[in-house]
Amino acid sequence: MTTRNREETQSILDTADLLFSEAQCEEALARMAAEITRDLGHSYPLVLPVMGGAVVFTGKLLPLLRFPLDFDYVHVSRYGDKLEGGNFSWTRAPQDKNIAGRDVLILDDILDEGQTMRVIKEQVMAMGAKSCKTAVFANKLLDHEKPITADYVGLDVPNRYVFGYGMDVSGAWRNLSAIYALKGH
Ligand SMILES: O=P(O)(O)OC[C@H]1O[C@H](OP(=O)(O)OP(=O)(O)O)[C@H](O)[C@@H]1O
Ligand SMILES: Nc1nc2[nH]cnc2c(=O)[nH]1
Repeated sequence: MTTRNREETQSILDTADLLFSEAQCEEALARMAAEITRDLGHSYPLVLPVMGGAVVFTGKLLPLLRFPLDFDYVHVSRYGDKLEGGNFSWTRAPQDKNIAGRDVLILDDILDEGQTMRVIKEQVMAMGAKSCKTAVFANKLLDHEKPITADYVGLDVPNRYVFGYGMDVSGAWRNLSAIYALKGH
């Protein structure tokens, strides 16, 4: 994690552009919860967030899913402290024994290039999942096609580096309840 002091971290937020307010995020979250409940509420899915970015989305979404489900997580990063993606660094891969025969719902904070979600969905299907749906709170609008499209999307965000609602700026500001774009990016 980059070492930055409190003032520098505060100034990242002070100079950023607010893209979606807390109220807009909560409205999007409620809509997603209704869509997921409509589609998966009668099955018994395994919910699989992608840590660490999915922490806020997951923590807010789960209590809105009022039907039986199981919970596990994967933990992978390909951005680290950088603003562009690189190699995958795995802390916890999908667990074979939990997945075979299950309807799986993968949760992530953002679908950017789509590489993270593509790889995890491929692994989940290769482990014998019955089905695999994907939900992302933010979908970054790119000018080219992605290798995967999410089944559930909260908000479309512009092609800038965004943070808040679980998304970090080199480790900081995951704790914001709104979504911002980094100045100059
Ligand atoms: O669509 P992609 O281009 O693959 O990018 C999306 C991924 O990037 C972020 O994770 P990151 O690697 O920053 O790790 P983090 O979850 O710890 O923030 C985010 O949480 C997604 O998992
Ligand atoms: N915080 C953050 N993480 C990302 N991972 C991929 N794209 C982004 C982004 O715009 N912001």
